[in-house]
Amino acid sequence: MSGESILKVDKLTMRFGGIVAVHELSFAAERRKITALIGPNGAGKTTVFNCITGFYKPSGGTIRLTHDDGRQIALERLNDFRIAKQAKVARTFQNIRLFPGMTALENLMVAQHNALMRASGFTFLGLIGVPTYRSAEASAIALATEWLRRVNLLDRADDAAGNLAYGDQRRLEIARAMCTEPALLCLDEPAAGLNARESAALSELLLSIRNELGTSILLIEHDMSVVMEISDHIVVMDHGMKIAQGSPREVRDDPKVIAAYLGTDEEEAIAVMESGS
Ligand SMILES: Nc1ncnc2c1ncn2[C@@H]1O[C@H](COP(=O)(O)OP(=O)(O)OP(=O)(O)O)[C@@H](O)[C@H]1O
Repeated sequence: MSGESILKVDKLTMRFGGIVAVHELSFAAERRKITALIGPNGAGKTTVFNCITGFYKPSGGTIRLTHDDGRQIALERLNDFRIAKQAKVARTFQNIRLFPGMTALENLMVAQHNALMRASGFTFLGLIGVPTYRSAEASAIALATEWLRRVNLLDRADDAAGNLAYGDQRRLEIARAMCTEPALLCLDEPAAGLNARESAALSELLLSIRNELGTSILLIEHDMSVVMEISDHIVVMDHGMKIAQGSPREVRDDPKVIAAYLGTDEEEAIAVMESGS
């Protein structure tokens, strides 16, 4: 990788009692690129995500996020709320966490709650009367509508999120994260449970987020067709450590990577090896 990094993880370690889930892991994610974190089950990927997004406090190491203006933020010192708000890091989860009883549009409006509250001056009078609130509300609706269009759900705006097809819910979750206008978008297995057509739509969406909006993306994914198609850089973990990194081609041809996958799940090993053929 030669470009400028948005995220630098240095010697990250996470212990749970006697278990070392992540051991002195270092890697960087480039600005306006898609970086994938892959590895067999239990390699430590989600733990890394939880450290980056403030759900866990790391046992050791540093995580630096650098904004466009050069401002650096030490993520390991902040909680999840501050990481989302100040550092502008958004994430999705392995299991979908939409508000199922709210409409698709409402889910995207809730994501903009912070901006709307700021515009209200945090007062009830602000909510009902102040023009700045009304203009912020109009902007929030415009942004939500734009994202519904981008994820092809404009005609489902008023449907409960819980009634959408699984693949639609996955894309709505990404839209919700994007409505916070993040500097870094972290996606934990966004293709899990998707069929081939839905996976292709997901790849297209993530490429458009990178290409058209320039958002940096960090991705955990088991679906090798998605990983190999869209990633600019891949970091491979096994047993809490980095065992390889590079372009999709470099990683696919790396014997250490093939051995790590062969050691655990035959289907995944075959997927890694066949992904480029
Ligand atoms: N809260 C926790 N308490 C104790 N051990 C944990 C905790 N979270 C993760 N671990 C352990 O840390 C190791 C790494 O788990 P992690 O979920 O990060 O792996 P992963 O690569 O994301 O796996 P998968 O691909 O299956 O989601 C595993 O041995 C797991 O059991």
